[in-house]
Amino acid sequence: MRVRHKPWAKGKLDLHSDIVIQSARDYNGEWHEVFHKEAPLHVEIGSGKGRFITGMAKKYPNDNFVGIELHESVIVTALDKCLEEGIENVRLINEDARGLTEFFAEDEVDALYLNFCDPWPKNRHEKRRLTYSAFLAQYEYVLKKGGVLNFKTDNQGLFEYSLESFSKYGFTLQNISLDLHRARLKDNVVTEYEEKFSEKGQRIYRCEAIASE
Ligand SMILES: C[S@@+](CC[C@H](N)C(=O)[O-])C[C@H]1O[C@@H](n2cnc3c(N)ncnc32)[C@H](O)[C@@H]1O
Repeated sequence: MRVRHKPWAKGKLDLHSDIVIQSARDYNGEWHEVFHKEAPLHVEIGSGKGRFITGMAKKYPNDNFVGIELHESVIVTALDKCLEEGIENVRLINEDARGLTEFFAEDEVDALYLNFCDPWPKNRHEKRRLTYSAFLAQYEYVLKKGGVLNFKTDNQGLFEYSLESFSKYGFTLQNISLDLHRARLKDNVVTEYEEKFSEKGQRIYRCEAIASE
């Protein structure tokens, strides 16, 4: 992904600390306080420019949504979407998702979303893939029992690797699609990368992995 340097982004994120949560660790186990309401908690990892998380938040206005994104120059666009559209049920964390179990308590999250994460195709980079077992351990920890990890990618190699990784780890797989857009799922909220890839005629792969009971 090309990341443009935006020197002003940090200042803007700091200015809107009611949406871009600066001290995510302080809310571990207490995210309902940030939203001022008890509601199902959805978390997207690598939320990029925020089209998915804001789209979901509009679709499910009674639920709470958190997007985690590493790059400030990208997450600032997600912040703009929240501000421009007056979305009140989204919070953003500008940090590395490796800190997931520091941000959220055991069994705190109802659903996780991993959309078009980097495939890291070289074998020696396996540990960087967000579906590598060390990440799955974190997902299982924060997800409620029976909670769902929703995964989408355009990359066949990453999809095959991830199905095996989920299954080896003990997640139960369901709703596997090898061509999501052909299936025309009415509930699908399209991400920025998803639109780009599907316009190029690439297939979109999707599955749900359920945390063990
Ligand atoms: C290929 S983009 C996909 C963006 C968006 N999910 C979409 O589908 O349009 C992957 C995003 O994940 C972010 N990312 C990668 N590794 C991350 C990590 N460890 N923690 C947080 N964000 C990460 C990148 O900065 C990038 O914005």
